[in-house]
Amino acid sequence: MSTILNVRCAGTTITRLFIHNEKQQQLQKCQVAFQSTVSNVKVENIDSKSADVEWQQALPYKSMPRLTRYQLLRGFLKGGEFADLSLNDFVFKCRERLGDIYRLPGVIGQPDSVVLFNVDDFEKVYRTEGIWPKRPGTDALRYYRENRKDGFFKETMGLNDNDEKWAKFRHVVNPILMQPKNAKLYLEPLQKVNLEFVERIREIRDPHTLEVPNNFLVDINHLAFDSVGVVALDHDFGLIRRNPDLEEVRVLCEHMSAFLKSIYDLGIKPSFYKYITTPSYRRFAKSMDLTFDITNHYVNEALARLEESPSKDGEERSVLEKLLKINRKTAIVMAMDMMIAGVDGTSSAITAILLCIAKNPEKQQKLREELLAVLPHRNDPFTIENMKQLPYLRACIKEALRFYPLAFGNVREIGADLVLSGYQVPKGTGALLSTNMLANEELFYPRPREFIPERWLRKSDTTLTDGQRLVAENVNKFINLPFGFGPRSCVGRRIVEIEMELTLANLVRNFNIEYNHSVEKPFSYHLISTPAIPLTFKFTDLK
Ligand code: HEM
Repeated sequence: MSTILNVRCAGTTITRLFIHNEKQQQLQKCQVAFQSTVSNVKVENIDSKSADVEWQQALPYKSMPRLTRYQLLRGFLKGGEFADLSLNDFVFKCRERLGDIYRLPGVIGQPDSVVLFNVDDFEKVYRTEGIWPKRPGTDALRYYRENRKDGFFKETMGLNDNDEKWAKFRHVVNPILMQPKNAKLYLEPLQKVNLEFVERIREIRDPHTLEVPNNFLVDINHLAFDSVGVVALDHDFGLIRRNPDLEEVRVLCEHMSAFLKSIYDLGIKPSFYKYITTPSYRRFAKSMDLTFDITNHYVNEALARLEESPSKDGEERSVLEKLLKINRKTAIVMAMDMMIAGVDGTSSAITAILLCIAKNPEKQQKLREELLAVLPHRNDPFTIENMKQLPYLRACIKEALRFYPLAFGNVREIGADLVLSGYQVPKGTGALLSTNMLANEELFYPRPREFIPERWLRKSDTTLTDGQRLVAENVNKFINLPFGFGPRSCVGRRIVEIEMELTLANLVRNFNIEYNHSVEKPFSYHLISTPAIPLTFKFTDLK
């Protein structure tokens, strides 16, 4: 017998929990726990025989096209066919061979995974992910935190936890990081960082060609680091102009990326690290030790500063101060997670946006006109209110993230027994959802290799008719999810959206931006995209 729970908030169904062969008692437990973490939510119970019938009629899991354990292990060994492939290339290579759904067998104690390229399957997985969605792949960080000798993470592993512990932590940090009203806490510091970036460009560009040097990516990385740092650590590192060579930060930058790298190397590829300490795990643990020491140091510094001069009106002045009000450990763990999860992605996203805007001068001009209409003078300050009046700015960013997706998609542990593309897939199986890659397919977004921000405008913001908006009828919200989906989606989304909007808006209102070089293969992909060409943009001052 299967059961479907409809979770409704303010009269709208926000998620459907489909539970196959679960005891009623467990359902009730889950219902109570969920209602205790989210207010104003009702859980409806709908018994469904049709789900049972679908399951009975589906093909057995074992008959799904797959790689064998041997093929997988051999393929990733040195010289093997997958050894040097990025995650993107690996899943696409297997798709060509095996089709739109296939199995990757679990090796070395890992559960099986299925790789999905079918939109209906994405929807089913997300709709049934449950109230505590699990994102596999980050086991190495959990393992590191569980095994730290000082037991620092004993009480909480932050958002790297799972189940109820994750939900509790997320419930506490969500209002601070996600509520639009808190954006005022970081708008000003982020704008300060962005103005420094504009000045930096003026300083480093060649006076004759007006192009910035080959290694401009370093400056974009500094912008990303300063932006996340000013929010997460309440500290203006000044990497962009004042302290570009800060040794401690250089080390931190180098090591922070290890977390994202570990998701593929230790989370998806076969690895023995839980049985013997492999060299890649040793490198990862060293990076996490360093990241821990440095972040811990800066949070303590912020704490001392705040104790020395508490705000007079009792209102917290920063995200970190709000987190510290909860407790010190929450603040440190969250700050650390923001740094390791946020900096690299922000840097690649800004690069993607700049390449798109530089290669599409008409769209750039249209954006400039929108900015001038709302902020007529170049130094008019951005406010939360006037930023709401810039739909074309947001559409440019959304289209750039579709055009150059940061990651192939997302991962989930399947929350219930499900029928996917006609196959039975048991609960607990890992799923790789290629949501973002499909956003580059003609079937869903006509003229996919053209940068057309107009796709994303509401009818009221565009003169284009439905037919011209270049979003196919069969597209649904489960394709193109740069920030993931549901309760486990990106907790830094609000912060990074403001950061990307400020960066693009400041650059477009100060400069004409060009990129007069080839943009063939501008990114390499490991787990997420990394710029792989010299970013010699030309920045010409506007009159
Ligand atoms: C353009 C830049 C960024 C992109 C595209 C991005 C994307 C994502 C995605 C796809 C996820 C997984 C969501 C899911 O499983 O449904 C995620 C999770 C997360 N992101 Fe971001 N992110 C970005 C920037 C940031 C920043 C700046 C921060 C911190 C300030 C951040 C912090 C996090 C954290 C902590 C999680 C884990 C959330 C959880 O498991 O509850 N991200 N992000």
